[in-house]
Amino acid sequence: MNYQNLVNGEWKDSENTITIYSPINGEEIGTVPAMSREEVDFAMESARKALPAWRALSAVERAAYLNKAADILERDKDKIGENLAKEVAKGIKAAISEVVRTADLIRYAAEEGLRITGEFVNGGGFEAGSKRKCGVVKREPVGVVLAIAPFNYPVNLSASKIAPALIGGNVVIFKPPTQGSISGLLLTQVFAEAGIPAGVFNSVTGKGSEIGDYLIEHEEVNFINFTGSTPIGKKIGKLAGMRPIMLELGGKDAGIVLEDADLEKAAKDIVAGAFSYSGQRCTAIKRVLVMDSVADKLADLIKAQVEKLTVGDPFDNADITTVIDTPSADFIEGLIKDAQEKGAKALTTVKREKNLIWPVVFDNVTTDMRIAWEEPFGPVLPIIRVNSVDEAIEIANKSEYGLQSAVFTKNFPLAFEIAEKLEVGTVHINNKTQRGPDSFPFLGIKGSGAGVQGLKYSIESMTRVKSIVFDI
Ligand SMILES: NC(=O)C1=CN([C@@H]2O[C@H](COP(=O)(O)OP(=O)(O)OC[C@H]3O[C@@H](n4cnc5c(N)ncnc54)[C@H](OP(=O)(O)O)[C@@H]3O)[C@@H](O)[C@H]2O)C=CC1
Ligand SMILES: O=C(O)[C@H](O)COP(=O)(O)O
Repeated sequence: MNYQNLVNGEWKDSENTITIYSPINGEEIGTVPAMSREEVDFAMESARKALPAWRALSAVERAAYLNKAADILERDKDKIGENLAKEVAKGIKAAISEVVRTADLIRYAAEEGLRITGEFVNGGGFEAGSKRKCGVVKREPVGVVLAIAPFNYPVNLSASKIAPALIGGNVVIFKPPTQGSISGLLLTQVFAEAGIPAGVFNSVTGKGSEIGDYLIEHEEVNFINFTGSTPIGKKIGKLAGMRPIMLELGGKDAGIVLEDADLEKAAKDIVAGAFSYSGQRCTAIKRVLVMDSVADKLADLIKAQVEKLTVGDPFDNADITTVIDTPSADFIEGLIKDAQEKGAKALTTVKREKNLIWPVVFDNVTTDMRIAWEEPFGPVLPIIRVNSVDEAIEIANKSEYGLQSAVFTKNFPLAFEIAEKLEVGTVHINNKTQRGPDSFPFLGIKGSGAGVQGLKYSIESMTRVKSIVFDI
């Protein structure tokens, strides 16, 4: 099937197309347009023209469109989930859950948008002479939001930008990941069926390497909301100039396990956190830092859990499925080989068939190995043994990334102390690292991002304060 872009309320082809194949078996799924610069310009102009009428609507009116889109998405969860599973090799159950989670997220964004009310400020607080001043502080849309999503959640991480942008009164240019763009266009179809006015929501497909910079630098764009890899995020930061941005980038989340932890629970959480969707999550646990005294026991428990993981077809709900493409599989294999060469002990079978990589746990990983620092975005988990809490914190913080960490211990005051010292956006106590609940703030520091997501925070980020001051 040939999928089209929604631009100014119409479905449009482009002269060139990109064929999308399934990473599972190479099956052709469909084609998407490779938009030209002129077509991008037209989408931007359409968005700009649609802005005044959209922002003039009440939040309740905008919420009605979002709620309708959520209902349609939920109605179509099986169809969209099946495509998603095929397009990015995600287990079918998880793919359908992604769609349902997205419908919930859109509804919550609509509701949260109703609560953005602004405030009234009285004069006389800073200087006596301002007593007769008062200010109405309201929130206004930033304008045209460019939403760019990654392959691993092509529906959810698209909607988590689009819904808060729209409810805040912004118009959207949505660039889905190329591998994941059919899923993105199915989401676009949902908003079109919900009756979103022409120009308010526009999709633009094309390879990031070809149109990415053009989109980022486009003068019509007022806000860039990006999730993806750290190198592209850094580039966006440079190209954005004075425009506000939100970046959610890579991670190297640590699971820190102390001596008094419930090791069985820690092992289960770590394995679920590290290997779901074959480790292709920014919030996956990507290294274990364990106290040496309990490391043997934890390693055994982790190994036992990993041996239970199934490997194979997303439509059989295998835990481990083929990674997104061959360059990713090669990169992951490079990290595995480096660890093997430098003496790490593989606790599970090291095996690769095409782009299917069996889950690997390495024990005795040392800080000279690449796997100690680099993000595999694949099913590889290093265990690093440490001798003290301070050493665990030091290694955790040496990472270029700062997304999340997990601390496993029964000592809550100590957990709090460690959490305060970790240079990350979120610390989970006795649970795996994860983005949700979607109403919570979600952010990365250092190389993991800029700005804060989470539905309320996303709306706040994509609206700005305007003060209207009266002298009475
Ligand atoms: N912190 C977080 O919340 C998350 C972070 N990530 C991170 O994302 C990475 C994996 O996702 P992946 O999709 O491979 O990431 P990429 O950075 O390769 O791509 C992300 C998006 O950026 C687009 N893009 C590529 N080049 C440019 C450019 N020059 N300008 C603008 N956009 C561009 C891509 O388009 P195209 O597909 O056409 O190349 C895609 O839509 C991992 O590092 C992971 O940690 C992923 C999910 C969540
Ligand atoms: O892309 C990612 O990895 C997500 O932002 C993480 O979401 P999750 O923790 O809900 O899987």
